[in-house]
Amino acid sequence: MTAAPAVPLPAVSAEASTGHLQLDALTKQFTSRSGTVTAVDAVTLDVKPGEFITLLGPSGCGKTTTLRMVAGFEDATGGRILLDDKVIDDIPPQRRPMAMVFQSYALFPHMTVAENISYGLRLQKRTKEEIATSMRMALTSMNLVGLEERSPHELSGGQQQRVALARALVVQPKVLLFDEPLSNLDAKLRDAMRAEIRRIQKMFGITSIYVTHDQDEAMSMSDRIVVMNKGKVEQVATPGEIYARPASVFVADFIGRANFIEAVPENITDGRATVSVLGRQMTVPTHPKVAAGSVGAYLMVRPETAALTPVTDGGNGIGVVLRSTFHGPSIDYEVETTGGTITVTEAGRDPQDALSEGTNVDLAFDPERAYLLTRE
Ligand SMILES: Nc1ncnc2c1ncn2[C@@H]1O[C@H](COP(=O)(O)OP(=O)(O)OP(=O)(O)O)[C@@H](O)[C@H]1O
Repeated sequence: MTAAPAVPLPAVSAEASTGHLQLDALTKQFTSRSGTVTAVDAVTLDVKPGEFITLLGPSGCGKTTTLRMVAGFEDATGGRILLDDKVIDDIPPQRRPMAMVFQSYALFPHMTVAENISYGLRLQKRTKEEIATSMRMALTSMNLVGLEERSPHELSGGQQQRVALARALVVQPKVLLFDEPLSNLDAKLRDAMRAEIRRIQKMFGITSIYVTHDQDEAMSMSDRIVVMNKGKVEQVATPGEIYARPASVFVADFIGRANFIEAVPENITDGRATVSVLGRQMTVPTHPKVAAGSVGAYLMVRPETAALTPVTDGGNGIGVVLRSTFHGPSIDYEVETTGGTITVTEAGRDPQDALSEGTNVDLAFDPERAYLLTRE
């Protein structure tokens, strides 16, 4: 798919289409004969106008239920939802100024592209002229000109998803909701659509909540990510913060790859701890929850922040290469050390020069890019 050209848009003021969304201790319990499940557990979140927020987490952590409560498809059992400082809990879904884009596209199969896109406008009883102007804007901005009279089944998956996005945009919602919208597309198209969705969202400045279990998608698209686990929010932060300064072992493990090396912090001053790791003393940045002398602290070391050097002259290194795996742009090494097996990712080494299994190695990593945290 080629990216749609940036087109001048008719007067859609960002202010008019941008909402301030707040979730206040939002809770959902499902009760059935087999018991009660707390799907969403007191989630509090402040989504700024124009912000793109992603709910990320493993299957069953409560992402979709949260989104469905915001849309009004599901009633909360506790807490409140506010849009522009007004509680909207009692407003039915069709009267909330929001639009949702689904994984399944949810296009009307018997309607043309043009009819699908204009459906919401016709429901709103807009004039013919208004509908024509909004349609032109949506078709152009979503690169759909020429496909107006096609049926959904005559379109590719990517085109169908662009129609779904155009249909959501034309009604000028204050909040756009996305429920895993790219899961049905192949990897290459998914990449192109990520960029496309973000471009459109920024152009219109629409507050957006995006649900995915794909961490790469969340990292590449979001202003901020909400990492959820078992119905609760584990961390809300920018992609960079989440990656470099995860709030827990769960977050660090869920986002990217990480080694966790047990370490006992000796003293902590100004968010930095002295630790002894693999027989070496170092000072590392530390999560505020870690207390001096606490057991159960782990030093997170991302594989790409570590480097190996072979130990020649018969000396003892810090570990031994157990396995190497060639990935094209990089090589992963698993190294057995006294602190457990550590993965190191090296980019740029000629595969011919890959360290062989059994090589004695020294391991170095930048302490500033490591992070001391706890399991909770
Ligand atoms: N209608 C329902 N009745 C009972 N339990 C439900 C219902 N909908 C969801 N749940 C439960 O609530 C929890 C959260 O589900 P939810 O679909 O929100 O998770 P999710 O993070 O979106 O997962 P996935 O990525 O698999 O879609 C799960 O334990 C799920 O089984």
